[in-house]
Amino acid sequence: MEQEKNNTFSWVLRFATQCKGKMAASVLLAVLGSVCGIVPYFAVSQIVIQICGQNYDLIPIGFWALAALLGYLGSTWFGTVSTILSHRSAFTILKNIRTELTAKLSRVPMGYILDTPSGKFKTLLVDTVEKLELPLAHMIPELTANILVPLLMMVYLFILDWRIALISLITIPIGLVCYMGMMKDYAKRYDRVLTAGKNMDAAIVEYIGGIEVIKAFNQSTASYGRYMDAVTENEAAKTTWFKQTNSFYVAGISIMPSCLLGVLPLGAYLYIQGSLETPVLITCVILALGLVKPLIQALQYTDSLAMVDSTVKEIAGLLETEEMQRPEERVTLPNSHISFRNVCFGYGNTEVLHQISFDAVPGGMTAIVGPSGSGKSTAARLIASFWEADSGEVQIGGMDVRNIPLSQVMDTVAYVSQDNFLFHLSVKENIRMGKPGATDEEIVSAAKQASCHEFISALPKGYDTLVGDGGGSLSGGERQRIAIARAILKNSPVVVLDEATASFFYTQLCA
Ligand SMILES: Nc1ncnc2c1ncn2[C@@H]1O[C@H](COP(=O)(O)OP(=O)(O)OP(=O)(O)O)[C@@H](O)[C@H]1O
Repeated sequence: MEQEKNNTFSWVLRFATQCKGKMAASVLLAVLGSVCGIVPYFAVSQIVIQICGQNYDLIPIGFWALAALLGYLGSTWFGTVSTILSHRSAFTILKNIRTELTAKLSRVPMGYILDTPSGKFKTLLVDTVEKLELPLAHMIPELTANILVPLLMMVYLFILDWRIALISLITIPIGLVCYMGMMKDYAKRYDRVLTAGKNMDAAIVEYIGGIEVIKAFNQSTASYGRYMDAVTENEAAKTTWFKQTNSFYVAGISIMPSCLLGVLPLGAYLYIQGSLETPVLITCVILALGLVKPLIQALQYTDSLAMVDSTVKEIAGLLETEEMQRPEERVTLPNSHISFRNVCFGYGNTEVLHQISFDAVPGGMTAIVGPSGSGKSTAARLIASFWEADSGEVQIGGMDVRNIPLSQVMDTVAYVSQDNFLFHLSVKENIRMGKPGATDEEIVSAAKQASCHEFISALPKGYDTLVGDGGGSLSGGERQRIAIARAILKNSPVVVLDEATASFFYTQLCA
């Protein structure tokens, strides 16, 4: 993986299995478009040569004019189809990367997700992945075309006159020096921009999440220091990056394509000396002019090339996050007895649970009572395998949870958190998440057991009422009861209820 990450494009191609054909076709069409793109220049030079030779026959002139038109149309058509194909491929690649990232999120320890500001995941999945779209969709075909056209023209220039062809290259080393100046420490500098952007996104998500508190305490945006710091750092990082990069970039795109700087004086000198004929001089000037546009366009992608590297590193960083090591094969659990055996657990270096041992027997209800911050939720989350004990054992049915596949733990334990997050779906669909495919009758029955059937029935559209983003249109107690109905519907042998005032878990034997 590390090696693949170093080769950015081979890493990206891992996600292009379904669209490799489209990508290849896109590059091929871009090449054809490039070939067509030089036809008008060639045709115009032929017309000029003919006219300079005082041959005014309209048939060859008409032929070259038609060739120029067809070349232009062909270049546009091939270019357009190539871009359509590359866009489709880019969308598929982006979809595949996002699918793999979300699949990865479901495999990494829940603790890792809880410990990471949600804004960071949002930025990575939405914005960071999206940054690949432009380079993938445009860079591959357009860069191919914009490099190939000047190359083909250069070959033609060499055929016409090698001296003019050589002098037309004079600006390239100067342009390259500018480019190297721009790329010096680029990754480090661009990393600052990326980090500042991610921190700002995380702070914005947190600010929006906490806006109720900010309003309740009549605070202004400026009082929320983290947000202001993140926004200020984002501005500073971007300004610094722009200052350090822009002058080199502007110099590069101004100097490198200025082939006429060499072609005109040398061409004029050779013409005066009599070693260059008028038609060749005019053709060389036309071709040198034609070199400018594609070179400028190609240079505009240098920025994107460096950006792709940073973006890929960031995405690969999440994809390489260590997963919980659990067996794949399901095991046979004799019962749903929960046992803590001398469990120690800490967040970082701060130990929260010290040598905890207790049993929660099947068919019974076990309550954990303790002061706030004593570790009740932590114990509840260890049962659901959000984290693993640092020492000692958390057992289900007498077996250390580390030896039980994560999916089996998820099936065995229904965990209702303190947050009781509901999706922006109907009440019915939120409950159905406990058991995809559950009938409406099963949903109503679970709701009745969780004592929420009555208030749901009183909602404007009953079970079909949308609950609002995060369940915001319901009270905290209502959200909690819907979450409990979801857990009841799941019908897991172990139900863990992590409630704000008293965490308790309840186990029952499967029938
Ligand atoms: N993700 C985390 N990272 C670091 N420390 C944490 C994390 N979650 C909880 N803690 C700390 O661990 C300790 C135990 O937290 P826990 O939520 O388990 O307590 P609790 O008994 O459930 O509290 P409450 O009754 O208030 O919900 C607290 O000091 C808390 O600050």
